[in-house]
Amino acid sequence: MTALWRLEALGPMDALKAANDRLDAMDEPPALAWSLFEQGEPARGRLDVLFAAQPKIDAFLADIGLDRDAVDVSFGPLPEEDWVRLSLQGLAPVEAGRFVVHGAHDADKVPAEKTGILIEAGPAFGTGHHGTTKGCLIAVDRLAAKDFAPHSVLDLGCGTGALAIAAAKLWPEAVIAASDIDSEAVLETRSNAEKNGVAGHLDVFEADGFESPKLEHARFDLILANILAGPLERLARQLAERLKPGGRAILSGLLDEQAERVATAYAKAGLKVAGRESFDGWTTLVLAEG
Ligand SMILES: C[S@@+](CC[C@H](N)C(=O)[O-])C[C@H]1O[C@@H](n2cnc3c(N)ncnc32)[C@H](O)[C@@H]1O
Repeated sequence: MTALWRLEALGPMDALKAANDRLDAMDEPPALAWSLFEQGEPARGRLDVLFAAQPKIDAFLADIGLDRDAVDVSFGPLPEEDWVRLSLQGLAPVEAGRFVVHGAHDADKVPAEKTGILIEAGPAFGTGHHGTTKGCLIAVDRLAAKDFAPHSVLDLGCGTGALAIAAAKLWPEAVIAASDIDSEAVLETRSNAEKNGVAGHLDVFEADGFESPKLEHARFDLILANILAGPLERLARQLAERLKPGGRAILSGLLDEQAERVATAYAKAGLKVAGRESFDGWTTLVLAEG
């Protein structure tokens, strides 16, 4: 058993991003693992850092260029756990509509009538435990139940690839593109697609929004975008332009109270709300041409 120490810093996204970049650039980082999350508006973030032994916090913050006055820092030991056992065990399977997202050790727990999506817990987002991934999977399942059968699908912000893999399993004839701004997520989606036997159906590539030659002129029957309210609002016009007539967009990453604002931005781009889900305070919107 190893005691781990955890530091959580909340504050402006640009300051935390610079700290995260410094950690990434270190040859011998003092931390065991770290991840950066964007939260709410305006762009605020959370940097989560794990240490194998108790660090000197002020020295660590100075090393990564974080000013204590600019961020809220909380720090303390994590409860003692058998981390090796936990990591081997992975995350508990999650059911979402006809899908069960599970780790390698739980493949036998997927009921015969369900569709398993094998995702190993890793650095990218999307194990199915989050209300946004769950909302998207359920929205995808509902579309399929209504005989919606897209020929082309885009998973923008694919993370682990859970949504693209779900689409590939539901619609094996469809051509599926999966993109992410984060190169690690691209690698994870490729690896997960391989493990799920759908690698041949997916074109996975790095892109910030629609900034890619692969997305410039492409049009899709279904666009899945589980990113955040701010980027989704900014991408409204471009996303609407890339939807084929009769197509659907599934948007998530919106706190419930942000949903109307995002719906209004998409209404201006010609898409209306055709369905919605909400889990754990996160809304998923299904949009169609208005
Ligand atoms: C909330 S996760 C969603 C992952 C997965 N699609 C799911 O539903 O579980 C958001 C993902 O979007 C990516 N992302 C954020 N902004 C992006 C952008 N402007 N363009 C492409 N990907 C972006 C992040 O790197 C992250 O992997």
